[in-house]
Amino acid sequence: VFPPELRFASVKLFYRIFHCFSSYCYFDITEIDGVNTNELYNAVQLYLSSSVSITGNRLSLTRAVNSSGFTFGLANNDSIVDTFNGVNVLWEHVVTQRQAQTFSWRPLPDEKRGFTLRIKKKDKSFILNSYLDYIMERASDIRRNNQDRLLYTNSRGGSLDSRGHPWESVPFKHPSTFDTLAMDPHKKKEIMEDLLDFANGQSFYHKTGRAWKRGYLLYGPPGTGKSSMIAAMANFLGYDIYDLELTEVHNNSELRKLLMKTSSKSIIVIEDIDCSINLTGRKNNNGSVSVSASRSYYDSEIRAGGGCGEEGGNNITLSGLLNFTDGLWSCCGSERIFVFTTNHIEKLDPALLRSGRMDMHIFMSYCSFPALKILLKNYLGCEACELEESILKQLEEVVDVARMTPADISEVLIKNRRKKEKAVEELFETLKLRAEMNEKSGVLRGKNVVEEEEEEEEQEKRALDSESPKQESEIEDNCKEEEEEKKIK
Ligand SMILES: Nc1ncnc2c1ncn2[C@@H]1O[C@H](COP(=O)(O)OP(=O)(O)OP(=O)(O)O)[C@@H](O)[C@H]1O
Ligand SMILES: [Mg+2]
Repeated sequence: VFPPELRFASVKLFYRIFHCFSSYCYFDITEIDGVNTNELYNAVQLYLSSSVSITGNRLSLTRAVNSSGFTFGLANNDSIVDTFNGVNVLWEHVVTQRQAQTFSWRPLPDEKRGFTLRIKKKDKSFILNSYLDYIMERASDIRRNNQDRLLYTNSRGGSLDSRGHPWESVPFKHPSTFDTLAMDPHKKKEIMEDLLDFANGQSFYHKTGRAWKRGYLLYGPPGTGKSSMIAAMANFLGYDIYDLELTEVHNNSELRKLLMKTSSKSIIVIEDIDCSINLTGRKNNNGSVSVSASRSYYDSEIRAGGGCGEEGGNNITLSGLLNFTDGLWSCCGSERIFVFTTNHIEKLDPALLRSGRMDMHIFMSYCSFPALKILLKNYLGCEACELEESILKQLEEVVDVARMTPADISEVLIKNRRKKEKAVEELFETLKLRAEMNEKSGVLRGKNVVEEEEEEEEQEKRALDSESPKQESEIEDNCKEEEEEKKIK
């Protein structure tokens, strides 16, 4: 009846009149709120997908790549009734095609999605006060109990996908737990208690005026379980992991954007931070505080892989990284854990290590006797008490001096896992050989790890700088030692 130009206005007028007399009110919960993802949308989706609350006849059924389970959802433009404390509400999943001419700085998804909540006007305050909070809580419980944590990566650099996300995710299925982690049980207990205190400490953090976040620095030689510890933390708390590849981030604002797009209840990880960027030189040539790409390891990667370095525009500054971990922007979400790992703690800037940024420094050491007992139990299925006391004593005597990493020890055990006696015997022989070698080479003569590593580096430099006969012989000695080590392995 109406001419096209009046059609839109008349429909709007009709709805206005209709809503005035209707006893219902409506709330639109869109997937994307301006530029940000709407957390409430995700929570509602999860809440409705839990099989208990789903009673609809038409459901969407999905299974993500590598996921272990199916996910139910409301089919497009379908609706469902939910009951909360005796109050009925209606949820509708509204999916419409985005208009082609919509202008945006970044690509938007083809579809506009959202949920519409219909409630009675008289229930409005009750629903707004309690129901939505209940949904948020239920959704986080469902996520926590869900086996599939997510592992996010920023391998695309800072560029956004069609939904405005800079992160790509895959289901996180690392089986490492605190039970499988070989380390001193007291230290393990301390870390677990600290994590629980953090997860349950919302009111404490609020009361003390601190951002609800905590930083852990895991340091130690390669193969001592730093990455395994991160996986164990995520599995213990049920958190997602954001594995931040710093070398892919071009500048501080990109770093900030990545941080803004992380969700709460997550662990933000920067592995091998000393290799990603050089944190030793706080001042560069022009005097500004900046972090340049590390010469030795990283530059070679830039050339090989065409990543971003100084030449490729990697301008993350130390202050950017410091703000990322404990600055105004670091608290733009809540309940987040920062974990940095490094093999060389001495290379890190003290500002990065201070409490508030890295609250707990955890040294992942070579395998100790208590850790060895855990490995024996996990790999061979035998408790320490099942082994002969004399063998246990022998193992205890050599394990500290041998300075083998849990990774090396587990390799010996994996090889012989079907024959317990042989495995223990071979392990003892390996430990003994290593211990003898260490004693011979003076590794244990009162030197700490840092001194040793500095000495090693110094030696390497000298060997490279000049080719004096004395240093050649040193190199030969090193080669012999390496060969011996290889044989033992
Ligand atoms: N403390 C440990 N407990 C149990 N397994 C361990 C432990 N440390 C190492 N491993 C085993 O050794 C392998 C390497 O461990 P992981 O990757 O956690 O070491 P890392 O300290 O992160 O090494 P890097 O410094 O090279 O990254 C894993 O497969 C893991 O199973
Ligand atoms: Mg690692």
